[in-house]
Amino acid sequence: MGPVAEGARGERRVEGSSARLAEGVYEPVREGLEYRDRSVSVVSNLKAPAGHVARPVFQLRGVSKSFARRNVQALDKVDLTLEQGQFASVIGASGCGKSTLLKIMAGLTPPSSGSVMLSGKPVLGPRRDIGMMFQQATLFPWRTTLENIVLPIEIQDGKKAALAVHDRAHALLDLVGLRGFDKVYPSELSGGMAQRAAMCRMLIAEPDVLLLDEPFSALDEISRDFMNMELQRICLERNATAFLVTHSIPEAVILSDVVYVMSPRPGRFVEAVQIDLPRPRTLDMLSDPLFGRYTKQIRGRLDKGAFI
Ligand SMILES: Nc1ncnc2c1ncn2[C@@H]1O[C@H](COP(=O)(O)OP(=O)(O)OP(=O)(O)O)[C@@H](O)[C@H]1O
Repeated sequence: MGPVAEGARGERRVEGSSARLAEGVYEPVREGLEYRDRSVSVVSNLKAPAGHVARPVFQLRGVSKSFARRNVQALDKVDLTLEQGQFASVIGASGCGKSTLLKIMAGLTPPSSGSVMLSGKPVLGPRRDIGMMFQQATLFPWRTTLENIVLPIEIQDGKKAALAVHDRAHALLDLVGLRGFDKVYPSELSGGMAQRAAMCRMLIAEPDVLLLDEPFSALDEISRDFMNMELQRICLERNATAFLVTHSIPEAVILSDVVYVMSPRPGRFVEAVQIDLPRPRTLDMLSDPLFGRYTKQIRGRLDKGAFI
């Protein structure tokens, strides 16, 4: 374990190694860069930038989920705080409950117990300030790219409202490099282009929080790297808060401010690894020794079965 320093407000600061923090709740204790939790080991040697004020936007407390029909407990008392502009990832074995957690955060499925709050209000169903993206683009084949992008607005507010956001949709198409593809049907798009269109659809309602369930895992490595860098750029530009489910340790590390390691089912967080790499991240960082250290540490935790 690395040296433990006493912070200005008396909190423990763990330098450069893993350590169990004191009993407490999952709250930012020092400008959002360190956390206390009953069960999570935190690795952090981050210093809060001057003037940085933590603003928690997403808060989960004691979230558990059981599927009674199959007698499966998917999640066990998950606590999570996401700050405005923070990018967090969750990584864990197949079936440990990552997608279930994301669906609960999105209001698509209710927790069996615990609370989910976004911007001070409980998440009780799908919300406009939450955008989601999945592994498959799931564009409707009979609608053009543009018509797919404005669909969430059309469903919520009608055709007139959808027409009113066409300019915004064109700006998003520009943003993701799809200018000129507005009238094209999904069958004419490559997998990467379809995911870029799905990204526009996620962004059309200008959500504050992006929930991402392996959005680029079906893409080849080059497209995936490119899309991840695009995702980072969009998040930084909009100061969006993002939560990513992934099976890729390098992807989690290159994108995230913090990577949560989840235990096998029932899923709970067993480690939160703060990623102290500067932003914007670049693909060159994949060969940075610090990057290698983080991936090794996360892999080691997963190899242990992510049990505590
Ligand atoms: N609607 C459901 N009804 C019953 N069981 C479910 C349901 N959804 C998920 N489960 C179960 O909950 C557990 C967690 O599933 P989940 O999809 O969240 O895992 P995951 O970590 O996302 O897996 P993967 O990495 O393979 O995508 C699994 O055992 C799964 O079978």
